[in-house]
Amino acid sequence: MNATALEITGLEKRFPRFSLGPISLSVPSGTIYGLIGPNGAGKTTLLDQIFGMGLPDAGSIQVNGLDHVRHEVEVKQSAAYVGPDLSYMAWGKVSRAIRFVRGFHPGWDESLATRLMQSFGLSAGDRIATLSFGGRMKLALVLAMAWRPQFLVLDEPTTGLDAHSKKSLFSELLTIVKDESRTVLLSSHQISDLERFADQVSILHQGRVLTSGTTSALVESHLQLEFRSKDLLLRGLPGLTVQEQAGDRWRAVLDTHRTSVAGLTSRGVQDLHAQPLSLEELFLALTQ
Ligand SMILES: Nc1ncnc2c1ncn2[C@@H]1O[C@H](COP(=O)(O)OP(=O)(O)OP(=O)(O)O)[C@@H](O)[C@H]1O
Repeated sequence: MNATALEITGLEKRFPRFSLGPISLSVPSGTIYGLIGPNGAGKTTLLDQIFGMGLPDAGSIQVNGLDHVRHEVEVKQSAAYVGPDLSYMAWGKVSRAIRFVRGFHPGWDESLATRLMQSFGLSAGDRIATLSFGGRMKLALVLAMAWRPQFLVLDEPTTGLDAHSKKSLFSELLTIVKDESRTVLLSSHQISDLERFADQVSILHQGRVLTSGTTSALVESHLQLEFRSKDLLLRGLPGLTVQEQAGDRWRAVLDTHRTSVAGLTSRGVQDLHAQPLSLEELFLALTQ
């Protein structure tokens, strides 16, 4: 087993009006890894690159130690992707879509498919054309998960899912990563879900990774601060993200790995109040 499910090194992809990267990130095997970013941050572009939808302009991507271009077939035999385009209309019924897809996958697990369908409230006889967006997302998830891929990549999988289905999905994802050779990478705007379920996250903004790490460590290493200071040079302090400044009143987020609270007070700040943040508050502060 490879200890690293995904290794991205110096990845760049340039479009006329958007550039992704350079991005380097490492997704450990046996984890749920979350990608967070505002609309247009580059999450889908990054996930698309893994599956060869357009070649990168620079950098490399390895899935379980295999280059995603040179070993495209092996990579695709071990990885499943659920993206935002969910049209299965041509298959008519859910049962037909399942019959069609399972034939490609020797590892297809019929009892898992049945269990997933039950927990998502999908029926074999459902007509795909009459499924809601959430219903088609559930079908896509069943088709991707039932053959037990080693690497499962989900682009916004909770879009359209109700609270019960979301709960079922995350409980399935947690079951998957109990097997340390299997890994889940997902992008989501549901930051509170990622805070609960993701082992690690990366925050993307304008094509770059702003910060990444173990979800709990990332949250614990940042503080919401309010203080007074007339020192405008604080704006350049490493790890201090200023949210508001009016006169000598500041509101900011501090990355305590880069500058400690003591380091800040040694600069003469006064009336300092510090409190912990949620992942969502950290995301909002860093990407505002
Ligand atoms: N094929 C393409 N040609 C030109 N520009 C593109 C192409 N694909 C994506 N882009 C641009 O790349 C940028 C990032 O888009 P992307 O879909 O990766 O963002 P995202 O983080 O997934 O956003 P969202 O949260 O809205 O899904 C956007 O500005 C988009 O217009």
